[in-house]
Amino acid sequence: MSTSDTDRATPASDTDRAGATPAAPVLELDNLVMHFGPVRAVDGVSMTIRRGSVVALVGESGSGKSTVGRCVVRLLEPSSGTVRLHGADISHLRRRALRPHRRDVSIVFQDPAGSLDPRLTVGSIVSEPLRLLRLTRGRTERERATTQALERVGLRTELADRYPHELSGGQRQRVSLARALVSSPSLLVADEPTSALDVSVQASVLNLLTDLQRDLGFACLFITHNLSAVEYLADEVAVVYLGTLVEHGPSAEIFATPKHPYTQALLSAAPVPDPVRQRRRSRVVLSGDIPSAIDPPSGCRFHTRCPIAVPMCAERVPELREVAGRRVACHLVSDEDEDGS
Ligand SMILES: Nc1ncnc2c1ncn2[C@@H]1O[C@H](COP(=O)(O)OP(=O)(O)OP(=O)(O)O)[C@@H](O)[C@H]1O
Repeated sequence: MSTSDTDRATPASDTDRAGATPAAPVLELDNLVMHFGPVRAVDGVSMTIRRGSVVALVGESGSGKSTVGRCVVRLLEPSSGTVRLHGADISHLRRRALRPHRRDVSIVFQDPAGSLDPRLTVGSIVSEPLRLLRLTRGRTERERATTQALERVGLRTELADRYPHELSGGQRQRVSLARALVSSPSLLVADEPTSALDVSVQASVLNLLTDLQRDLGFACLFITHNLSAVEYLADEVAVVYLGTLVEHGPSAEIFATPKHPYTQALLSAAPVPDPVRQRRRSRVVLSGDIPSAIDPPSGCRFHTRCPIAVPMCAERVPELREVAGRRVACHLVSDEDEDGS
């Protein structure tokens, strides 16, 4: 490619999706570790999320997904490792030093009823970040931004005077989204944003999130235990098991040919609309529960439940290596393994 091609002004999203020039990193995690006393919730996670891209963080309950999300938005201070936002190390910043970064990263939680202050009106909830982060000048500007944020998530502006308990679950989650996006963050952490909602409204909230992401172009760390929900939403999938990454790469490749036995197991448990793919897919059934994060298994943490484990798996920790266009941590996936067999 010539220099002039590289320099040509192309809309960021086109360039990013075509993979011509990698977009700038928004978030970089480098060997992130979060221990709660003896509980090794997150044990060395490294990944990059680039501008405008959606990365799904998947894995069973207790694998450390929410803990990663909370470290990213600095609700938690990591035990070690680094969290970089637009290149700035925010891992250990204190309240005041964090403030300039707060507008850049937001989080939406699973349970909107628990995460919205019941004493505040919808309008105050949505406008609070503008006030706290001093992003608007004066009340009129704040009200205009709040109205716009409510309209963007499909809520009537009259709802601004209501309280959270007067709204439905779906409406409350829309309020959470409006609040999270009112500061125009470049990264949104969505922690199981639909799993506490009625099945009937889950799809509409997921569609809204997808539309907002496309329109506003923020990067997204989408935390979920439901792999099938992310196939069309995520550009990349990162699979965690007991606090470590086992596979990470482009969604299309991971869904077509999952390499790690744990990814294969998660995928074989998820229904696929395409019967041909469903038949081709290897069936791996997970037995037992995820082991305790207090005393994780030696070697490969997955070896106690892995259907293809060999003695070496209990002894040596597998490195996260580049294989077939993604990163995989498994001794038994070979470098030549390109066909998904
Ligand atoms: N504040 C805390 N104190 C002690 N242990 C914690 C704390 N928060 C999380 N843990 C433990 O850390 C581990 C990872 O929890 P985490 O909530 O991050 O997992 P998860 O993959 O998000 O699960 P879920 O899908 O159930 O939310 C679990 O063993 C959990 O019990």
